[in-house]
Amino acid sequence: MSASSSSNISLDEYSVSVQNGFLPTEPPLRRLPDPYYNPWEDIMADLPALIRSGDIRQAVRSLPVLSTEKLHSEPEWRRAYSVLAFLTHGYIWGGERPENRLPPSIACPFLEVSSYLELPPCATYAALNLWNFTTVSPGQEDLTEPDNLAVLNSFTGTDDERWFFVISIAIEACGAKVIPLVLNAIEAVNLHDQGRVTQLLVQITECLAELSKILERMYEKCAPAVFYHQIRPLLAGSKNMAAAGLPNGVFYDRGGGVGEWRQYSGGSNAQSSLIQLFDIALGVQHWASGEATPSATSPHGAFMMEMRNYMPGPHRRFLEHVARIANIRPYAMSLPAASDVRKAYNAAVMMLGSFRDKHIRIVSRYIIAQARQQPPPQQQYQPRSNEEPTSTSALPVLKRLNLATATLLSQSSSSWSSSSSSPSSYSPSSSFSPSSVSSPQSEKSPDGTSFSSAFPFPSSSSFDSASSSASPSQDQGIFFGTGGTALIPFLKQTRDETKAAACALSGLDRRDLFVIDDMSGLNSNIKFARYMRGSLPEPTTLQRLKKQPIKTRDQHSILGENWGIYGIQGGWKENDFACNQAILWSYWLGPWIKSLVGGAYFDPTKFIQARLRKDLRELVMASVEWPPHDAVEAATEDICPGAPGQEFHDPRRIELINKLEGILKSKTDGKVSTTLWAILWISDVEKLEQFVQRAAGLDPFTLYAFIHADDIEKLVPLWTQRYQRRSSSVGGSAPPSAPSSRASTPPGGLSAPTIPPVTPTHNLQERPSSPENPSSSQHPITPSKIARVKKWKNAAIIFTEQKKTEEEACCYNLVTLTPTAHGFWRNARFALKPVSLAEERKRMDVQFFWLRQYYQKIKNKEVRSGDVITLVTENPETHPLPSFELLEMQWILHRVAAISGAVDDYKDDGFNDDGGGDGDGL
Ligand code: HEM
Ligand SMILES: N[C@@H](CC(=O)c1ccccc1NC=O)C(=O)O
Repeated sequence: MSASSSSNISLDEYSVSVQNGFLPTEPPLRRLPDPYYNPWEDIMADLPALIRSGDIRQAVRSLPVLSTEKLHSEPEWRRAYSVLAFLTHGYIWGGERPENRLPPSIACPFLEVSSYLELPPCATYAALNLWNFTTVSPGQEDLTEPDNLAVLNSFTGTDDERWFFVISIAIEACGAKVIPLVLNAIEAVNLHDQGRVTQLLVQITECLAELSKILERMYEKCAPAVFYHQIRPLLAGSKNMAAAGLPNGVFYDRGGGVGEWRQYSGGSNAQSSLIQLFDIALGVQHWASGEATPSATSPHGAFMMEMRNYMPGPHRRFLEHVARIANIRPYAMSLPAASDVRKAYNAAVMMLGSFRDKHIRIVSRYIIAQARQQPPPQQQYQPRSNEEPTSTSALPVLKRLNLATATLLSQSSSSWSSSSSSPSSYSPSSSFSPSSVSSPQSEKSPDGTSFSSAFPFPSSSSFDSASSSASPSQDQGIFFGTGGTALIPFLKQTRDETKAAACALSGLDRRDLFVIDDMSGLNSNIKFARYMRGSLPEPTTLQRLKKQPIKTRDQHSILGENWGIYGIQGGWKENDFACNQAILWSYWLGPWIKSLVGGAYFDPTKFIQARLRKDLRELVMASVEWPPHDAVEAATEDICPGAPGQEFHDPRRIELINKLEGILKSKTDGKVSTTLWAILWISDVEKLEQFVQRAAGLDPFTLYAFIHADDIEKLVPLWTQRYQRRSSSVGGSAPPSAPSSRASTPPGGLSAPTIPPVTPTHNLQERPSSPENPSSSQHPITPSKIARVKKWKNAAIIFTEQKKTEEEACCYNLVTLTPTAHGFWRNARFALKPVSLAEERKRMDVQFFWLRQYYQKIKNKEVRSGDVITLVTENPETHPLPSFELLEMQWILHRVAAISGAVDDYKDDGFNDDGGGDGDGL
């Protein structure tokens, strides 16, 4: 399968090749062929010396304003772009203080060239890396070996700088092979070829491992001090650079009094299409905004998205294309956790995470550690005589003001911010129009970072470890990357977001719960498909499905995000995943979808047709509303009202338990099982009171029998083991025919969220109370009041044609969980507390609680303790919400399971459930 055939795309069209990836196939030009451009080339050749001597600005100012008309081939435009980018940054940063006006001799041609190449007029990764390399000697053309590579343009002429750039170039060259791997894997998913998908994922992982090796070679020949003090200042952009002396960005002077202020991010590997390709292919979603203190308005993943605008137009479009067809993650998640595909997928994602770990270590050494050391003397900045240091504290004698010295400056002066106005807030723009340039605001910048806080000096703790817990608060400092991000927090978040995609590990995000977005959608669909294969729905059910009104995004998205069960319709327009979902849906649902949509289902390209879209939307029955998360830390079990664990602080309960302890100690050995212990702590307090009273009146023998009754010991195994018995008739999938009004709910996640198959546990059934004969009665230690248990029983037991007796009856009402969420659920890692049911059973609030501190923090998208999730249905008859009563029962039993620790006997957080298995619900 060739790369181009795999998805019918022409890589050429995207300026991408199987051979070189995002590097050009033709070697970059060493010089513009037309001597007309000699003035540029001559300065370029001498740039390091001109910067060193301080003559660069004069040299640039003396340049004529050259036309771009003599640029012909693509390589010529690229060469011009790279040269002008170097001259621009040399001009801006190549003096004691940055220069904020770019003369027409550079501004005019640079604006034209960059607009032709669909790039911003600054030193992007394309200018510095992609189009700035050559091989050293004719025999050694392997671009994946950094030793074979040299750069064409350089700011410093040092070998450190060469190395800094060529490491990325070698990574690009080595990563080229991933392009066909990704495209072929996408195709293999479409063909449902699990073996091939696995094989390709393994190859992607191997490729990532090779890239990591090259990355680590950075240490070989690029000295951190040289990078930090000599190279990095020249890479800085004009955005967020108030501290370094560019409060308003740079004025691009077109001559004749015309021009405009612009602010651009500096160079960064975040502008590499290769690394973003991995994210896209593997379905890694980034939420990091890049800002130090993300505001409610900062779009998720803003920085990475913004960086796409710093990539050459065709590369940007290539990524957009791959994002549209990407399907690997949802496919992997649709398969059992133990499947080869899923394992290979997780391995790939973790390898990408490990690449990012290594990168964080590099950043720690090359930036953070350097910033903490004393600067070499020649880097010190001496304020000019006409400059008024605004702080009374003594300033060090500094020579230069730039990205390196700005960090140091802030250490000793707390108020440079008031002399240099702050930058405009980080404001991602979707085009190359300059970011809005706010009028100088000396007190406070819009992003709240004054100079001093933007570049503080870290006080302690080593950053020199990917796992270090460096954070602004701990280290009293936020560093900024040349790209403008809050550096360490940003990189860590990006790394964590990567690893979180391997969701069999230890995280749960909103996508994992009740979701028809990626994996859960598939999961439900598989179930649905299995069911459908057995028996197609009657026409009436179909009609009901089709009639179900579809809500608009706004109607049911508090967040403006669509991580709900309505993933398909909500995310359709803006979420490429949704399209892929739909494509995969079509495979799973096969004939039935075909009957709905008329044959288009097997053709992914035709799949995105309005008609089909509409039909698919109509499959979505209910919605889930998520609460917004602000930047405030997640509520913990301790502080969240109504959270589990609050019982531990209830004085009445404590008193009763103390009393009971006294009774037990006086009459028995005083020991209780962990299950009973858990029950006592979470039981209805009235029930507890009753029990303590009874215990006080019982003789030691009967009391002992009570305490160690089988019923208690069986409670958790019975509750949790129902998952293990899923394949049995009771715990199985929804019944194939509709036994009651509820049965018209289609099975699986295509319906309103429903609750699980429940085998009514006999030990919870209400029985005549007879303390003298505990084994034949409702056990007095049953955690809840009798009336409540009655309600549960009524809600749980559904009699069907096949199952006429109470013992055989079952509840087929399911809440669909993803495999990940199901793994968490099965191990009692979280519980859902039913909070309220309103509007004629059309809306239900349930509150999510972690039962342990057991999740990764991923800002904004994680499921947090205390989250109130609203389940909504249009029609409670045909598509009922989960049973409030049963959720209540589960809430109690699940906490008993968690608190008792007994569930750990079944511990397998490896999520080796069968993913799409029957009864894969709560
Ligand atoms: C001394 C070497 C390097 C340093 C100091 C460094 C520093 C940084 C910093 C500070 C950022 C945050 C963006 C910003 O605000 O600028 C960043 C982003 C990034 N860097 Fe590097 N970098 C180095 C080399 C590399 C290399 C060789 C790669 C190769 C692929 C790389 C890949 C990335 C990527 C992909 C991002 C975007 C964030 C992400 O995807 O996780 N960096 N880098
Ligand atoms: N963002 C980095 C600089 C950086 O990594 C970089 C800058 C320009 C071109 C390429 C870069 N990265 C790796 O080659 C920094 O803040 O120092």
